[in-house]
Amino acid sequence: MGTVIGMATPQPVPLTADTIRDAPKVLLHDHLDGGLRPATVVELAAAAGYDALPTTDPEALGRWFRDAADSGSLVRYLETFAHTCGVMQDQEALVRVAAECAEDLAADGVVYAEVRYAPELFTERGLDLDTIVGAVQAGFREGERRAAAAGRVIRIGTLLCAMRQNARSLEIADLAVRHRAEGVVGFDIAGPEAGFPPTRNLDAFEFLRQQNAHFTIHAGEAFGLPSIWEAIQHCGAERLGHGVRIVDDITLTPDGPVLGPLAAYVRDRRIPLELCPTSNLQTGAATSIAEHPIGLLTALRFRVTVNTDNRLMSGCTVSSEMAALVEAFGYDWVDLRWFTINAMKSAFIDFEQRLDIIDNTIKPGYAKLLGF
Ligand SMILES: O=c1[nH]cnc2c1ncn2[C@H]1C[C@H](O)[C@@H](CO)O1
Ligand SMILES: [Zn+2]
Repeated sequence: MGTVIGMATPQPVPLTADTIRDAPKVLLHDHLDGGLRPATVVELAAAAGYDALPTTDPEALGRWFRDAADSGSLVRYLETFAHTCGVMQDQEALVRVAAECAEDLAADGVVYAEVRYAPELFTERGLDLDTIVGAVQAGFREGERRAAAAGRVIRIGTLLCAMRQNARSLEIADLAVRHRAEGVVGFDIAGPEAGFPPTRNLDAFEFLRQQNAHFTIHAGEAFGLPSIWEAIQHCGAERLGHGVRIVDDITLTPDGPVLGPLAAYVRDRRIPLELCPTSNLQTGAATSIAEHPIGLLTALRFRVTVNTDNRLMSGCTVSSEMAALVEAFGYDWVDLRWFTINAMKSAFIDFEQRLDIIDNTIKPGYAKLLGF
């Protein structure tokens, strides 16, 4: 009898800030005007003569954004965007901010991202909506090229937001459809949720459906189940921006969690939740990472994805969000791969392209980390 040679036991790579950063990740919910580098805000303000910044020291400014956004209210959180939008009013600024966004996400190990912004917020100095979209797309392409030259391949899809309070959603939906061929992959509504239900924008959502276009809706962040229900059942949202308050429809009983009809529908239909844990702590939607509903929603196998929302205001990255979840819930590479594949499956690009990234980038990347 020959000697039986045992199979080596796989040795997973340890989970550290560095290894999590280098793991392939997918980001579906990130605001362009919430992700500027503080130094870029300072330089763009000087160039444009914008003199309302609270400080011109980049480090202090970064701290100011995090503190000011840490108010416990979405409405006050949103006030900080006056300064980022204030310096994004010309084409050069938009190209630069978009290019740096792609570079920063690539440096964080993000291989596919959908980045969103509201074009209507960049018209203060006379830019028209089409010029704004053209500049941002040029910036993303430039950032992808620079990232590739630095050895990091990333692809960025764009989502256009309409602001709930401005009632321009049909116009912005039309803009999104017209720029589809250039990489605008979907639409969203953002801004204050309470008092501005998704159904105010029904004409935009009907138009998008007729155009076979994709959209997500910010819902279930600062307002609860009625907002989620409208977004899905009246408007036809494919994904939920946050959606965290779907837990209001889950009852914890001695026999385990019981799902109400809306929570069951969201889980059964595999409707993706674009969860943003740190952002929720700042707006008061959750009290700590350890108590964040992402733990329960993951355990119940909702289609959970992990997102940044606003990297500047929350002082976070996708990898820092994942590291915080690893720390709070003891997640391992299998969990991080699950979040990543959930996100890639839920992206608004073609099925074949999603499959390509899953099969050729995500799965081999995590196989290595798992020690296979
Ligand atoms: O988490 C959010 N909820 C609602 N609106 C938001 C959130 N984060 C950013 N926004 C707003 C502020 C930005 O100016 C706008 C477009 O990116 O979207
Ligand atoms: Zn958001």
